[in-house]
Amino acid sequence: MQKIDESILSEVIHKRPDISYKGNYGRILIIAGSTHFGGAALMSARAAVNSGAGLVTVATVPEKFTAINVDIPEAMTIDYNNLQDLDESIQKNNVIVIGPGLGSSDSTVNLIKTVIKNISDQIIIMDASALTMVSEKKIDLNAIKNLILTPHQGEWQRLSGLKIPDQTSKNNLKKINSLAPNSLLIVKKHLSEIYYQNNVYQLLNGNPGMATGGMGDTLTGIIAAFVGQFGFSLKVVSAALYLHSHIADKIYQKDYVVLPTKLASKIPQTMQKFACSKK
Ligand SMILES: NC(=O)C1=CN([C@@H]2O[C@H](COP(=O)(O)OP(=O)(O)OC[C@H]3O[C@@H](n4cnc5c(N)ncnc54)[C@H](O)[C@@H]3O)[C@@H](O)[C@H]2O)[C@@H](O)CC1
Ligand SMILES: Nc1ncnc2c1ncn2[C@@H]1O[C@H](COP(=O)(O)OP(=O)(O)O)[C@@H](O)[C@H]1O
Ligand SMILES: [Mg+2]
Repeated sequence: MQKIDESILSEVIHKRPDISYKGNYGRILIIAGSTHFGGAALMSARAAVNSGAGLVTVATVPEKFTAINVDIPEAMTIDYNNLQDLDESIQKNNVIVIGPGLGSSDSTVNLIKTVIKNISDQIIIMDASALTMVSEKKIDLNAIKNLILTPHQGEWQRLSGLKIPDQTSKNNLKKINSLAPNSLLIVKKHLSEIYYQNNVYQLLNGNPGMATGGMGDTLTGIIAAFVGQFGFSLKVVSAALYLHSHIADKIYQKDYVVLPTKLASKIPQTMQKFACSKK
C-alpha cells in the first residue's frame, strides 16, 4: 500500500496566475441539506469556498437559504425541488457534490437520478445519504464517468456488503471493481484509504479529534474545490484528503476536539503556505 505524505501539498497547490478569474477555478454545485441537516450543506459549502472554488452554488431546501446567505455570502442558492433550476444548474457546473445531509428519502433517490440523467463529463462527489440510497435502491453508478465516492466505514459496509472487519484492501478493491470500476473510492476512517485503478493508497495523518459531526461534510467541499481548480486526478484528490487531516492535526495540538468550522477557517492560509513553498 502506497503512502500519501506532505509533499503532495506543494506538488498540487499552485500559485494563481495573475491573468485569471473565478471561472478558472471551478463551478461547484453542492446538492445537500434538508430540514434536520442544514449544517451539512453549510459545512460542505464553506469548505469549498475557503478551498478556492471559483463559484459555489448550494441546491437545498428554501428554508435554509437565509442561513446559507448569512453564513456564506460567497455561495449562491437554488431549490433542489425546482427541477428546471436543478437540471440547468447540473449542466452548467463542472463539479457536483451530492449527499451531505440529504437524509434517507425518496427525494434523495430522485436527486441522484436527476444528476445521473443530466451530466456529461462533470466530476461527481458522492457522500453520506446519497451513498446510503445508492446502496438501498441498488442504483447503477456506471453511467458516471468521473466519480469520487467518500463513504465512512459504515456507509462502505452498506454499499459493499463488507462488514468492517472484512474491509481489507483486497476485499475493498474487489468490491469497488464490481460496483464502479472507474471511480475513485475513499474509505474514511482512522488512516483513510484511497482505491483507484486497482491500487491502494493510505493517509498517514489525521486524529481522533476529527470524530465529530460535519468533518466528512467539510471534506466533500475541499475535494470539490481541489478538483474544480486543479483537475481530477489521484494526486489532486490525495492532496485534498491530506490537507483536511493536516489542518486537523495542527488544531489537535491545542484543541481537544477539531471543529469542522475551525478547520475550514484555516484552509486559505494553509493553502497559501504550500503554494508559496513550491520551488
Ligand atoms: N450538522 C449536520 O447537518 C450533519 C449532518 N450529517 C448527515 O447526517 C446523515 C447521516 O449520516 P451519519 O454518518 O451520521 O449516519 P449513518 O447512519 O449514515 O452512519 C453511521 C453508522 O455507521 C457506523 N459507522 C461505522 N464506522 C463508521 C465510521 N468510521 N464513521 C462513521 N460511522 C461509522 C455507525 O456505527 C452508524 O451505525 C448524512 O446525510 C450526513 O451528511 C452528518 O454529517 C453530521 C452533521
Ligand atoms: N479517529 C479518527 N482518526 C482520523 N480521522 C478520523 C477519525 N475519526 C474521524 N475521522 C475523519 O473525519 C471524517 C469523518 O467523516 P464522516 O463520518 O463522513 O463525518 P460527517 O458525516 O459527520 O461529516 C473522515 O474524513 C474521517 O477519516
Ligand atoms: Mg459523512
